[in-house]
Amino acid sequence: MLLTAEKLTKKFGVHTAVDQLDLTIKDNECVALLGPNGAGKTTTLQMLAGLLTPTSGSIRFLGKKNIDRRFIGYLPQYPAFFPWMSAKEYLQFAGRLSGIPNKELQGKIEEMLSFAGLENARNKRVGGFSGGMKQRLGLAQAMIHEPKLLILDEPVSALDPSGRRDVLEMMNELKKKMAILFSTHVLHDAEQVCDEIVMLKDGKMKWSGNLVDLRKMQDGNHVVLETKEEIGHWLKTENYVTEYSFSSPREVELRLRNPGSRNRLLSDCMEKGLTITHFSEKGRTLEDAYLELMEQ
Ligand SMILES: Nc1ncnc2c1ncn2[C@@H]1O[C@H](COP(=O)(O)OP(=O)(O)OP(=O)(O)O)[C@@H](O)[C@H]1O
Repeated sequence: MLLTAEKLTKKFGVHTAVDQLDLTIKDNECVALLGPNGAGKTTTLQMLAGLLTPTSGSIRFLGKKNIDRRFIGYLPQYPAFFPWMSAKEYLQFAGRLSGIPNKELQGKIEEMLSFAGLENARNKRVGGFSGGMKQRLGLAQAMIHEPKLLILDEPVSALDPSGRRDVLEMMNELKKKMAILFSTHVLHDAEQVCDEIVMLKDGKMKWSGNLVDLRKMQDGNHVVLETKEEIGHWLKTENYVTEYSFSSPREVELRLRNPGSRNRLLSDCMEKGLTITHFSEKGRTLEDAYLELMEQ
């Protein structure tokens, strides 16, 4: 295991921001910390990055109790850039801070500028960069020293759709080389890149598992069927239909007994000479499953 946190807790005065959180990250795993504003995501990430001392609980990183920051890359939610620096100077600064030897640094900077798509902006001042460019530079800064774990706090939340896509694509590339832990309040962003999801609310873990597990919580047994001809009343005798209601003689909403019932329904329709013009799921979406878990 790359990182194991047990009963991680952080209190600010009487307020418990993170409450007995257990979390594990394997090598090259991408984990999304998903939760609404104030859930405790930033506080958790800062503790795991070694920037904030937990009130109680333990963290083991690379088998040791002390977090070795050389192996961690961190991108804060609101990175503080020096606006007068150029992209190249900024990476030079970040690379020196991470202790990259001078003879390797120039090569690394070129590699990062190209990875972040900022070759043409290398000598431009960061102050004039768009939000997307800044975020790509921030990501380049966080990974210049090839950490084993990259911690990203809401890396795409402030970006427009194209900036979002660029950063998510970079993350998809990076996860081949290192573990990534990132926070977001958008399930869709988590779905794009991560393997594991940890849902957090009021500092507590609400649910954790992978996307396959979460998808299982969608309700695929609630379907809508529309046909060219009138459907008729044979559905009431089929034991794979548990409920149904007609919105018109040609359209019916059904609750099926299990996912296998779909095939039976469709083949029965064909047998009865019905032409299917529409068939879709009307169940819970992934977003519904997420919201339901959060409200529990
Ligand atoms: N330094 C601090 N002092 C006091 N309270 C704090 C401090 N930092 C965070 N908190 C509180 O702890 C809770 C969790 O905050 P945190 O920033 O970790 O949440 P978050 O999930 O990252 O939220 P957001 O998405 O809004 O950034 C909030 O109620 C916040 O007000």
